[in-house]
Amino acid sequence: MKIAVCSAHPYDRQFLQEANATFGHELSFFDARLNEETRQMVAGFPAICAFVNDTLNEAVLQALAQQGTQLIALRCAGFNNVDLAAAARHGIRIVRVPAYSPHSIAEHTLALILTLNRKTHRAYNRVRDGNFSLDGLLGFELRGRTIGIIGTGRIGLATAEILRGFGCRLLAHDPYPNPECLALGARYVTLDELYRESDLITLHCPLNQESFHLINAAAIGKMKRGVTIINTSRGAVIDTPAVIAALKSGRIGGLGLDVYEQEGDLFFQDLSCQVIQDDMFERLLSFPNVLITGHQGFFTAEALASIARTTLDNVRVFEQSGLCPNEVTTALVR
Ligand SMILES: NC(=O)c1ccc[n+]([C@@H]2O[C@H](COP(=O)([O-])OP(=O)(O)OC[C@H]3O[C@@H](n4cnc5c(N)ncnc54)[C@H](O)[C@@H]3O)[C@@H](O)[C@H]2O)c1
Repeated sequence: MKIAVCSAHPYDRQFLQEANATFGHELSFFDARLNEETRQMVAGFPAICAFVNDTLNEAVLQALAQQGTQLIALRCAGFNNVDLAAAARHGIRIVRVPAYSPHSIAEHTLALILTLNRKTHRAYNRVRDGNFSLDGLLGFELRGRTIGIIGTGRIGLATAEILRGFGCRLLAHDPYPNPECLALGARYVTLDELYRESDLITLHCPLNQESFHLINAAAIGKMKRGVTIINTSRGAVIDTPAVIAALKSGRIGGLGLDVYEQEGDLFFQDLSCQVIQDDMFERLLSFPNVLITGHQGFFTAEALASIARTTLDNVRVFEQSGLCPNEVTTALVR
């Protein structure tokens, strides 16, 4: 099938081309993101391969349908950037990669936790500068700490497995408790109890109506003073101004982010020679106890190979049968 790959980086080309050796699709790569201004570049492609910051709203989907697109193959798990109702109205089917390597994101979550806690990023710079002072590098032991996990699907569970190995006490919150998480010894509690008890809270729920700005001033007000918050899910699960206020007051003692609500204007590009216009993002960067990575939780060789295989297979199955094993519909939003 003819597939337009949007937001294509060198690593996307590499892994999709390698996987395509066994599928034989006709791949065309576009560096640009898909949005209302760029939609014409993919005119005539029956399938479009999109990523997290491509815009798939009503206007874009309507235009794509008119241009002949039948299928959008997301090369990611999250689908909050797609207006699913509009896709259905315009007869465009959406498929995704529901599970590639939850361990990639779980392990990155641990990288954020350990770096933030033991301040290895700051120590690295100090030691290179001949500064061997330990002042300001004090951490805490994870063993025996209470960790609150919000969202215990694939990534939340993989994170729980690792944290259990560290000897943490696990609290969990999810409208659908996961038996495997229970088997690890996690206790499902209300959000209020999780906020009250947790030394560290890690977010692994999708972005939906219930989780939008879940971590806001009211929620933070219920947390332990000095709590650490880690977000590798989606940026808008956190209300950034509320978190900035809590960092300033010391209510939040550490913040590790792999995602950011306005990341669409920043991430996946080199802006190192430009003036960043996002003042909220710059304020976050100014805190010594904030660590931000640019949505790289998924970025392992294993995950990229698996994403490429599943994406191309989703298109193959659609082309051959019109069925989509990994189809996303409004029924999936819970
Ligand atoms: N940083 C990255 O690179 C990266 C990569 C992949 C996925 N993600 C994010 O991680 C999220 C989780 O991925 P997954 O594969 O574990 O998904 P999943 O569907 O396996 O699990 C999500 C879990 O969250 C629960 N949930 C839904 N709404 C909730 C709420 N309001 N409060 C608490 N729990 C809620 C669901 O019941 C489910 O158990 C994705 O939606 C995506 O946003 C990030």
